[in-house]
Formats: sequence, C-alpha cells, structure tokens
Amino acid sequence: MDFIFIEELRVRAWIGIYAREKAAPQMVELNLTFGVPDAAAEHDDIADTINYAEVIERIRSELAERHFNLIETLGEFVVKLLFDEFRAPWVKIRIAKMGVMKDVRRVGVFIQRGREGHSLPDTAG
Ligand SMILES: Nc1nc2c(c(=O)[nH]1)N=C([C@H](O)[C@@H](O)CO)CN2
Repeated sequence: MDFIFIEELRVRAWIGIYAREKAAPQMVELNLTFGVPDAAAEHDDIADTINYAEVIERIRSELAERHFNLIETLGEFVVKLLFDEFRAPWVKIRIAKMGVMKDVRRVGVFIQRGREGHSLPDTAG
C-alpha cells in the first residue's frame, strides 16, 4: 500500500462545546495520511487513486456546513468520509484546535484506523 499525506491543512470549522464556539467558526488544523492502491503508480492514472485535491475540497465543504461539539466527533466524521466516499483502506488523522487553551499551542484528537477488512500497517509514519 502507498500513502498520501496532507500536512497542516487549515479548515474553518464549527466546533466546540461553548456558546462562543457555536456562534462563530474557528480554524482547525488537520494532518492526514491515507492508504491508496499501488496500482495508481503502476498505471500513472488519477482514476486509480484517491485525488487529494478532492479530499481537501470535500472536508472543507462538509466542515463549513455542520457543527460538532467534540473534536473527537469531528475526527470520526472525517474518517468516515475517507472510508465511505473515497474508499480509503486505512486512515491516520490528527485534528487540532489552535490557541483555545492558555499556554497550549494545539489540542486535539488523533485517530488511526483501517476500514473494515483492512489491517493497520505499521509503516505509515
Ligand atoms: N475531550 C474533549 N474535551 C474538550 C473538548 C473536546 O472537543 N473534546 N472541547 C472543549 C472546548 O470546546 C474547548 O476546546 C474550548 O476551549 C473542552 N474540552
């Protein structure tokens, strides 16, 4: 399996448990790694892989539309999007809020999971 990574993607999201966080969106930072079939490199064809530009566009548009209380729920939503819509066999994501806690640069969630029937590789950095 090959892996695509997207680093330090900044997305405006409706996230948080407090009233002020429900009144306005805030920037979250995503780091994603997901598996793609080796066939993509063999055939040199975008149709054989997961188009990372489409992944970024879909995440942006979904997170613009809904509110999540918990960063955990937002993380699970993104994992499900990658599994269900893009058929990613394996996903690792890290999603962080920035500057929401005093003296903390980033706080967030980390999820690493294989789609049903796909095992977790230990080589995906
Ligand atoms: N486990 C979590 N704890 C907290 C979350 C969260 O999403 N998961 N969120 C908040 C607030 O929204 C916070 O980020 C605002 O400062 C607090 N704890």
